[in-house]
Amino acid sequence: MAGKREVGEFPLKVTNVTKSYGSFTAVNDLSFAVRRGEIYGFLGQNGAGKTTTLRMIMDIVPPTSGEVNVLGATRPRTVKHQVGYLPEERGLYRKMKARDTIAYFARLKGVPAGKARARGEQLLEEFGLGEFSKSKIETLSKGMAQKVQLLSVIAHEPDLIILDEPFSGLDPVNQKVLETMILNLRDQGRTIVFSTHVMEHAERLCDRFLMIRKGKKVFEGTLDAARGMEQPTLILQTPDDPLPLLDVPGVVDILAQDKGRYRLVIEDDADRQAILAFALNNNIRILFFGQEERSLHDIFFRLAGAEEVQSA
Ligand SMILES: Nc1ncnc2c1ncn2[C@@H]1O[C@H](COP(=O)(O)OP(=O)(O)OP(=O)(O)O)[C@@H](O)[C@H]1O
Repeated sequence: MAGKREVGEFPLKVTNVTKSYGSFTAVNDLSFAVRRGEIYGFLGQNGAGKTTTLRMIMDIVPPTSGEVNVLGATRPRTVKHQVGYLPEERGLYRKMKARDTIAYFARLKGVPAGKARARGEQLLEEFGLGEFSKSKIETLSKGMAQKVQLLSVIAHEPDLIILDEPFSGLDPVNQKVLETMILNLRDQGRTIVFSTHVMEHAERLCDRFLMIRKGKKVFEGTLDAARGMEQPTLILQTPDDPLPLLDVPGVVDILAQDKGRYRLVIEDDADRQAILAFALNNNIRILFFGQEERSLHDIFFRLAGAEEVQSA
């Protein structure tokens, strides 16, 4: 196992990394840094370049140019044992028992045999698979096998955990279990990076996230920062015509939705009280009035270009 390195604030740094396959650029001059102890979401639609980037981080494919720094090492291969990595393609030895599978991966990462086996038992128990400890992988459901694989990734207690689409293939109950597991790992001081195209997981879990589109970064930061980039909107529900509200300073546009609901696009510093007062003074009856909290899903659609897929 490699000796301890000075990792500093960022256990993972990607600097100006590009990956080309022939004339196709899968990852294009990408830079980002993951802070110690955070949950970092890696978001992008299918084919955006998430897996390619994670494979470069894990030294499975070399970057065409640029630099990856993992736990202080510019040759990620040398610190592989200190990282837990769940690849996109899942696969376990079908004939191996669940406990032995976890122990096997822990041993590969330098954990002594006895401790590795105990860790296998303990993790299976902790995550509701205790009774399947001695079951062969081939007898487990797909979701259960995936859970075993996830436990194999964390069995050697790595500081940096990288999970490629960890939620795919899990039912909602086990997705929740995995969310809790990720939060617990963060609370223990681990750093977790996971890729997903399901915004709800990212919204609930991530301290910060990166959005990429066609291999390029379109956003890196917190959810609040992403929301701050959106023009604020108010939701108004009324049986009356709301268009006179366009006369109020700061109201930019009024978009009709369903059932008498309207979205009022406003300027950042628009006076919300003045808008409401104008409505009341002009006999626009208010059934609902409130600021819209943009979801990560909406932001993703705009930033990550998902509308292109929709209209394709
Ligand atoms: N070995 C390869 N040879 C040629 N093109 C590749 C290769 N690996 C990936 N690509 C291309 O690079 C692009 C990015 O793929 P990647 O798997 O990184 O996307 P992703 O964001 O992980 O998508 P998904 O969510 O579908 O897994 C895709 O267009 C893919 O076809």
